[in-house]
Amino acid sequence: MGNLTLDKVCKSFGTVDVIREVDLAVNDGEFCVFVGPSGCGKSTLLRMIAGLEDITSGEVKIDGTVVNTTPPSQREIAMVFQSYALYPHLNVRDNMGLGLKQAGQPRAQIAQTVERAAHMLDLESYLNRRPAELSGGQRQRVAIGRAIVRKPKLFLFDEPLSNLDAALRVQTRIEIANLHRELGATMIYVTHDQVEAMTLADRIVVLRDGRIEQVGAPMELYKNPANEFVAGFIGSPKMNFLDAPALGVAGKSLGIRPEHLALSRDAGMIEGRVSHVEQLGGETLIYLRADPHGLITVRLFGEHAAEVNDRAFVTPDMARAFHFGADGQRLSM
Ligand SMILES: Nc1ncnc2c1ncn2[C@@H]1O[C@H](COP(=O)(O)OP(=O)(O)OP(=O)(O)O)[C@@H](O)[C@H]1O
Repeated sequence: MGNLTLDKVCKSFGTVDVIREVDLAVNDGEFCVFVGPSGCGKSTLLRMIAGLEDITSGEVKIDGTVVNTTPPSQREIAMVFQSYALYPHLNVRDNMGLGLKQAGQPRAQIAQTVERAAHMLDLESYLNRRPAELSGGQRQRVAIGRAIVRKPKLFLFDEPLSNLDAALRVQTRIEIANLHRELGATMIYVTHDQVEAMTLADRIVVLRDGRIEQVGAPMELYKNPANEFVAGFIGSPKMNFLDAPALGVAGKSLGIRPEHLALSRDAGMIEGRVSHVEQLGGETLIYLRADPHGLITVRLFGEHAAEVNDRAFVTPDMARAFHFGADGQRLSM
């Protein structure tokens, strides 16, 4: 078991309110990802769940029990940070088993648990190495292994992959997804990375300024954002927000994703000039300057022969566009 409930949770540092009345229920076995701009309170909220930060008001419950004053070591949680914090003088086996040793578990049982975790994480051939003899990705897997062996009720991850290079990040992300499937454990994961959020989460929690803007399955947020903020935050490259009055459509802005714009040399709804082109191999991003809309991003599959300063037209697929009012809220159309 490992469900988590946040009930009107608040945190202030002095007079600054950093977390404001957050309500959230994370189900047993769920993978829940916190996203939001820098400084919105993701790490603070995670640290409050872990017990590393006091709760100003409200309640944090794990499996129905209020843990507000329970010390971190007794919350049955495991935390994995971006810095691995491994003991340099201990080998992988001892780093992974240390927590169990300190808890007084018999040696044979520790060995068995560590072997099983090492097998899951593909670390079997590294058990006798020290951290300095491992790559960054391997070290992060050891840190994850150390968390697994404790069989916690909740796994808390704070940007665990941000120190890894792109290829390792993909590999480790897939491993974390597999691990979640195998363990069926409850995981709460903070990230800046769109792809991690979209691919790992059962549900994404979008935070802004200490408040929850929207909670939902990744594709639910992508297809049905509640407001302009969530629409702009979920999806990469970011959604375009066009000037609705200039287009003669309802609302203040018309949200359209870069993949839902058609580009033409000859005709279309909006005329502009190509200001930049990014050929990414499998896709091409074209940035078009078009007043009064500003810079419009168009995403095309495959290669595209556009040149800077070319005149071009774009046309939104209106069936996939979103209308937002002056207050940023979605208008129902
Ligand atoms: N110990 C502290 N004292 C005062 N203010 C703090 C403290 N810790 C965090 N803050 C403030 O609380 C806010 C939330 O910080 P937090 O680290 O939770 O944000 P975050 O969303 O995790 O940001 P990032 O994505 O940049 O890591 C920030 O404005 C930060 O300056």
